[in-house]
Amino acid sequence: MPPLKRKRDYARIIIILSGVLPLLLGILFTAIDARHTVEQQQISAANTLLSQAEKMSDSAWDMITWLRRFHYRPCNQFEDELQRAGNLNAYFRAIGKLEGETVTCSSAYGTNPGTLTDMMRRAPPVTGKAWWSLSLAGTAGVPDRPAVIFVRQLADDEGFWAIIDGQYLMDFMSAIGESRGYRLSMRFDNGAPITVGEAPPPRSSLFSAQIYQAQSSRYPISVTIETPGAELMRAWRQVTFIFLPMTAILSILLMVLTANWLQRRISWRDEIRRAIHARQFSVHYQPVYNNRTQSCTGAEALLRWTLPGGDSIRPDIFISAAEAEGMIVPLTRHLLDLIAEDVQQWQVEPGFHIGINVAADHLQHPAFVDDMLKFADKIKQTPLLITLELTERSLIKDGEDVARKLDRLRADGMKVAIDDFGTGHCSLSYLQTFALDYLKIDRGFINAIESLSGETPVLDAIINLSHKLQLEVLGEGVETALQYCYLRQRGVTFIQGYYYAHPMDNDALIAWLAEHEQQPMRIEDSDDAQLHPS
Ligand SMILES: Nc1nc2c(ncn2[C@@H]2O[C@H](COP(=O)(O)O[C@H]3[C@@H](O)[C@H](n4cnc5c(=O)[nH]c(N)nc54)O[C@@H]3COP(=O)(O)O)[C@@H](O)[C@H]2O)c(=O)[nH]1
Repeated sequence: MPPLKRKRDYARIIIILSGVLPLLLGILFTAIDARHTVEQQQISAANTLLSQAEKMSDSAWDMITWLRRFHYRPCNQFEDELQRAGNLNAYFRAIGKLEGETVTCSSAYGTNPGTLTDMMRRAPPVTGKAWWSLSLAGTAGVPDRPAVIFVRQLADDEGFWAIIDGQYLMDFMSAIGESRGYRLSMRFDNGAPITVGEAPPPRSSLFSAQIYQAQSSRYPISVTIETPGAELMRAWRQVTFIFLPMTAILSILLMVLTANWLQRRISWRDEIRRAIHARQFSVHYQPVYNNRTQSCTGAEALLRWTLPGGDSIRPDIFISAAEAEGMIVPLTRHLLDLIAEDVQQWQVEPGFHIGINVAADHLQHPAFVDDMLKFADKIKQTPLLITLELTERSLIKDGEDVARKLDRLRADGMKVAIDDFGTGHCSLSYLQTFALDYLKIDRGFINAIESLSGETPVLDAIINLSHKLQLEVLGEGVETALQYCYLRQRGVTFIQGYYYAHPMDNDALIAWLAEHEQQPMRIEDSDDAQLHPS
């Protein structure tokens, strides 16, 4: 498959993914949100149920406290009162008295209702407690309707009991659970569950049933709420209808942004590659003046990109794009080829420097040393000396490895300079990590010069530091006689900037060198006013 087609296919996949991703995330978050909403509803329903069950328990225990007035009294003495109390309190199926296991009297069954086991239709629980409660599947009188029994046993074997009819609880549970399709179940201690609602099918939809359990903090009452998958689905659909338009807008936005980004990315890479093949790049050279020899002893190579119509793209734009899109290595290799062609015609003194900007990505590239050695080999017939200019624009991560590579190239006679010194985050750490020959002071510091006798503290500090480290120092972007004289006064050996010479193409440089290479810097009469203001 042709590389461009393959790239377009990848781009299409990335754009589709960037659109699908928010949708998938939207579905996931809304599903989580639906579960959360259903859980909140379950918590609220469970709290309401427990609170109602606790109120009923309170009534039952209050009733038992009231029954204690009949302690030590035979049943036939308070039978009428018992019946009235049982009938007037709506919750109660029956209330009564116990002696051991025997129910001695009951508001519903009279004076001889049998044993506790007969009445509960199961054995009493072994709790070891003087009071207990238990949910029952039914009682002797009403076997097919649940109930809850509350028992208080006294030390002398007598006891009192109250049975609450389960119907009240079931009605209440139905009222709460019916609209949401809940299956609700309540148990008092380890008794029979009092249940309302259909058991949800194992998996009726995308969601399985959600179960929530809660316990009363006051009584041994537990509640279980099962919400069917269909209810979760309904909650999810509700949330989705609110969020779906937002997610769809986000998807479209992300797709447009991704498409734009890819378009730019692909086009910068392709454009640079195409421009290399179409030989749209050329090199301009900016002469560097040496105060010591009072002549031009070097030039910096600066890449230029001219489009077929004659327009050009600014180096800071295409260099940044090449660095960002992983094209700086092929571009620098192309630069080296172009320089190697140009310099064959140069007539310069031995040791004339050619400064080459090297990006961090290239320094860290495994082929960097080879690339530079190949370049050195190509220009070995010329008297040129290569200076590698490291910029701080991008961070050099593997400092030690780069230091080894630079040492290797220095051993081969190349020089190393830090470009734009003081503008990045790591100027000082570069001084420590790499063996250097030159330090190029950024033009921002040179611009700060205001008068010959005045102080420019940061610039002065950089110059002093270079002297202390025995590094050769170069002032960049020198545009005025004042800046030039200030730097010369403070022992800056090399000067680069429009004041001396602009960057120029190869033909112009050859002509310029023929005329100016050996000429000392000329300070024009018009510059005197600047140097000696009245
Ligand atoms: N990795 C590479 N980077 C490169 C290469 N070619 C250029 N560049 C970097 O691009 C940035 C912009 O460069 P350019 O537009 O070429 O500007 C250079 C000079 O034209 C400019 N300059 C020189 N003298 C003056 C001056 O007196 N005043 C003034 N305002 N500008 C001046 O400065 C730029 C040189 O900067 P430097 O490299 O820091 O010495 C720039 O960062 C280039 O480095 C390349 O092939 N590879």
